[in-house]
Amino acid sequence: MHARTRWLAVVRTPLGAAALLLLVAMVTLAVLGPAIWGDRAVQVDTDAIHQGPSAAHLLGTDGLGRDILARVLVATRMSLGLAALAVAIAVGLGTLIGAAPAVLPRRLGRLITGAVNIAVAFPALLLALFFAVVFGVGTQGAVLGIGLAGAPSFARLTQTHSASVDGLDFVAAARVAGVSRFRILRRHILPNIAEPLVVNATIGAGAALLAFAGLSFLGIGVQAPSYDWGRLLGDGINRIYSNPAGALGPAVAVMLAGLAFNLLGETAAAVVGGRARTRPGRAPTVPPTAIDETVDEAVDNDVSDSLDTLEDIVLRIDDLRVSFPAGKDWVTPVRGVSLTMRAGEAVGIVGESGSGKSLTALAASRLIEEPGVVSAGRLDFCGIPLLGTPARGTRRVLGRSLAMVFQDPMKSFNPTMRVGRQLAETAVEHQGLDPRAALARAIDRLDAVRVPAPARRARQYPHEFSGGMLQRAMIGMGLMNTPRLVVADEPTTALDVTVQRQVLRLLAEVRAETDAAILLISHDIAVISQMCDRVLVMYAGRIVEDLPVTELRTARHPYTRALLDVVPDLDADRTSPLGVIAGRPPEPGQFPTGCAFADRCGFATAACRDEDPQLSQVDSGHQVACWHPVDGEHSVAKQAFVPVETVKAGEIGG
Ligand SMILES: Nc1ncnc2c1ncn2[C@@H]1O[C@H](COP(=O)(O)OP(=O)(O)OP(=O)(O)O)[C@@H](O)[C@H]1O
Repeated sequence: MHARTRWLAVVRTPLGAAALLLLVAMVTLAVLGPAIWGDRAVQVDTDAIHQGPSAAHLLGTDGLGRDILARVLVATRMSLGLAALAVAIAVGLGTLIGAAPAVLPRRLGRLITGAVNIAVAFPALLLALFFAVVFGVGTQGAVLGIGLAGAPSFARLTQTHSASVDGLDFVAAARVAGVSRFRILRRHILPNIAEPLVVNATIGAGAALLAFAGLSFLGIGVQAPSYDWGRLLGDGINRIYSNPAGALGPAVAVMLAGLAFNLLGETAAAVVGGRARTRPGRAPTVPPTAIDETVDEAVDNDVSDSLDTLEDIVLRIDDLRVSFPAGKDWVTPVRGVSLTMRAGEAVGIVGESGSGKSLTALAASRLIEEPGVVSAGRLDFCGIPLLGTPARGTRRVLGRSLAMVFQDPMKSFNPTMRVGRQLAETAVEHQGLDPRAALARAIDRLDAVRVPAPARRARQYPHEFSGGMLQRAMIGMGLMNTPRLVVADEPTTALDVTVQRQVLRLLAEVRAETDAAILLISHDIAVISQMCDRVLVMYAGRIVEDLPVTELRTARHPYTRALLDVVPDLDADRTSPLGVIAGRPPEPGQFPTGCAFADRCGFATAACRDEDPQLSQVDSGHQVACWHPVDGEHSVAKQAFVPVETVKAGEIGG
């Protein structure tokens, strides 16, 4: 559901419609009330002091003989206006504070987060009273007091929602593309948290209204001769026994307005929340995007020089380790991965869930965030050492030369931005194109990846695309620049079989046309064998076999053989269950001293449990880490390994 549709859905509910009607009536009253009843509200009549309800004065009169009903109606403007002002301060300040940790240095960010956590622990009304007294008794003090008191909860809301959006793939995509933190916040994070902020601001307006009424009632809010509902309520309460209507009038007004804001906010929250539940995960692809303009000229030149003088090695990883803190200890889900990729080479990483495939790719894209720690003897991308160079120095090369395609295409795009604009953003920042030229290039790239009616599609939002088409658009985003490496992490898992094939074919085309290297991650060895020249088989954070695809039939590691065994073929008996590898891989914190596959391996001996075998050469370009490598040919079904046809030249380039 698009944002407008969702809000329409809110007002279509009986509760939402009633709340909106009530709110519209209140706002109309606030606008017109003073003009209609303004004179009557201030008209002093010494002959009609402290009267009860009558035909002339439906709610009676006050101590100066002024009509209480007229005053309640006129006070609508001040009551709603002050509440709106206080909420605007709370939302503005709260969003600013909540977003700050995303752009500030990490330590300062943590300090701010801690301060917000402490402030949230105080009751808002107590804070409002405190600030109101600090800023001085009166309207201004009350507005500032209530505004500041509301800010921590909006700051917390911004932090929480930013954190959840921050984990989505399109933000990772922007990050790897070198988009600055501030821009990511402004373009990708804030628009995606606007909805919960608006919903909470609506509810917050109701709370601010009540807080104002409370402060004015206590005499530290609006001061005479001004008046709001709280002041009128205070006056009315003093004479509640002689004229209860005088107190009831402003009380009902506060209640109705509070109800209108709260009901509208709550209904919206329910609908928006429902949406969140009904949208199961969106897709990610990380394209190369813009360059950070703050990159030093010197670093810039370094990178360009390196790009120019590069040989054909695109990625070189030696002894990569990725660790995360686990209680007082660390776990190391990736332990000692080495890999070299050359231009135009397609390498597949295959392995069960949790074997460390994605972490390896994320480390190569510099996307492992604290508290994760990446170490390696060498981690070079296009000749740039990623680990030794400050982040801003690597942004340009990653942004220009690395494209990423993730599993779920819906998560790869910012749902609040049109697809064409998201592609164009890359070219605006990276290639310095003006927005019009960048959009033209985006349309051209969409066309190149065979998105039909690209000009029209470019104007659409991600939710208007099918999964397969969005995945193609994501690959198109990678082609806005000239990628040297495309990392595709389970790019077809979320797609149906025919679309899978189209996407794989497109990746093969990209490779053929641009000479980009492809690092394809999959748990499906059949997919890898269709696309790649070389397969790396990962198990429990290590590469256990590295071999050319053409030699899969003579794979030597029992685990690789087991993976081949579970590939179904057309001759398989459909009545019998699909093959599985018995047992489970060990968790990262429980890797054994010996071979991690030993417990599931039919060939394991005591030696396997004592010492972990290292990768060693068994044939040209074929390494295996096993004490008892298997001999002989595997009877792999032919149809499982039909290569994806490559493309005609000239279709992708540009
Ligand atoms: N941020 C993290 N903190 C702690 N452990 C993590 C973190 N990210 C991943 N891991 C662990 O690292 C291991 C490897 O994760 P990774 O995502 O690389 O696996 P994978 O082989 O890509 O599997 P999948 O196919 O399920 O994505 C998993 O056991 C996972 O639980």
